[in-house]
Amino acid sequence: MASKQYTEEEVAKHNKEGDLWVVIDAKVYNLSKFAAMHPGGSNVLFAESVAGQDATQAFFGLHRLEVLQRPQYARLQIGTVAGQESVIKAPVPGEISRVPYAEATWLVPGFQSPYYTDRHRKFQTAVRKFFMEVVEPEAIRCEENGKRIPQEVVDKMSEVNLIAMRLGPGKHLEGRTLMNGTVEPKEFCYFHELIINTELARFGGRGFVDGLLAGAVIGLPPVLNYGSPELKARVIPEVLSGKKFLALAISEAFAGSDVGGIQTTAVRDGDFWIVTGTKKWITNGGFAHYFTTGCKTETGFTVILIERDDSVSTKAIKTSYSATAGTAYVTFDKVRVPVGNTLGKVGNGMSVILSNFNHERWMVTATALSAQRVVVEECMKWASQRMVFGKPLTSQAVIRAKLAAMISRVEAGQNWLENITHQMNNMSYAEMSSRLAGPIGLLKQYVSRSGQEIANDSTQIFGGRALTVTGMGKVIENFQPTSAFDAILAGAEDVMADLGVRQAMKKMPSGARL
Ligand code: HEM
Repeated sequence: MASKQYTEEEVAKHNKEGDLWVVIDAKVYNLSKFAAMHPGGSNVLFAESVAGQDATQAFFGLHRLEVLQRPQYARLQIGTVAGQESVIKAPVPGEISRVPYAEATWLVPGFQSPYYTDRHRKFQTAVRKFFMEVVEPEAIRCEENGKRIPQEVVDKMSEVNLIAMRLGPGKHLEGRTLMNGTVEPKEFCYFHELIINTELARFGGRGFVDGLLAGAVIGLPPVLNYGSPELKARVIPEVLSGKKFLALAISEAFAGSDVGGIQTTAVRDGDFWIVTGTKKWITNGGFAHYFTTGCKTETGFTVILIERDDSVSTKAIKTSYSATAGTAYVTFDKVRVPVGNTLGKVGNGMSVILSNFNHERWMVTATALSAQRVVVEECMKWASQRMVFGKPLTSQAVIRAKLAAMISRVEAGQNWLENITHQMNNMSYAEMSSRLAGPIGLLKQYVSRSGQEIANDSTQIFGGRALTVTGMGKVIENFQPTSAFDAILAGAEDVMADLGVRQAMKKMPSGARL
């Protein structure tokens, strides 16, 4: 039916109530019955410039392309216009966007990069395809209904070992087939991990990005690096196969992330710890089976892996992003935990937590930057398709100036991030700890500050549409309040800036003078 061809003159005859056709991008739609149900009202469809006419420009000034892809609307198409060709194409899974600055330069035809090889490119295509086909449809659903990531998506992620790869290069990848063999475990580097972080943040749904097992990314490394062989043998396979979930439980209502002030206590009772206390803002806590928990012990701060049982309860915390992240308030009520679950030495919890910070901050920076690039793409498209005073929005110098500022911030962040990623690939763990804490802190604060400026600029570009949860500005609406979270997670923006400068000051040569 949709292959039938009509002339413009034929379409023009169907221009009244009960008999209404329109053309959108060379496709003919019969809206005769739909008009009465149209969410934008029926009268707008009977306007002289719309009924029986080519309404492409009017349509894309008011709707996203995805509206026409929904099955209930796609079936309104009855044919095409003879002699015309459809030019507006939906993204194909795995494909690169051709919108300028919508992709990092290494993905843009004709540009070169010193960091990535053809193997990275192959991996990137496979990861993007996987996320677009398997994860994105669920991400959109979960953002709306607040439910956690469905188990079948987790299972598919674990089949290609995405959960393991999110922890970065290392021994935990040995013997695994990664992304159907597109990368060997030995070859897997921080650029592969950067690709994963970039792709998973491209859905425009911030809650889901954290829901996508971010808890394990930040909470499992202490088990990997400090757990006893028995604990590792049991917990790591369960978490990396997606059978069990894990969360990092450090912050408290009393103390925020000031670990010196935490009140959760662990008291020895023979071969057990008795843990009592509460934790707040725990990402994935609502559905976690394990909690990598910061506790006050007799000799200082100690990290203990707590397994959920009847004496552990979690309550969802309402946040300004979707409940799919599983953000929870956790209560430990005299939980009996085997002493074998201690991670690292008793009283040495600070180094257990600190050892993971560089990686966590780098990961938060990568996902934040990817979400910002999506916003740049949204603004580039919107500013080009939105007509004001008979011209596209891009004809306004003030809009172009905002786009210039947004693009520059994202490109600067990307180049800095790739440089640091290259250092991570070429430094030992000890070198990374001593040399990169400052630069990663500075990069993170730069990217999170940029995110808030991009949120403001994009809101100005989208106007009222940036305030509505559905429709044209939905990505901006989601980004606007959540961009500020990146300034808090894994180290507050101001603290990160200060850390960067303090680390630099330590390295000032004693003889440096003006
Ligand atoms: C196949 C044809 C069409 C379909 C399936 C369709 C569908 C929709 C849907 C689903 C919405 C709600 C958007 C949202 O909140 O996400 C909407 C809103 C709207 N539509 Fe359409 N529409 C069609 C054609 C048109 C045309 C040709 C016009 C031309 C004027 C139009 C004008 C509007 C307006 C003014 C709104 C309200 C927009 C807003 O609240 O920002 N629609 N339409």
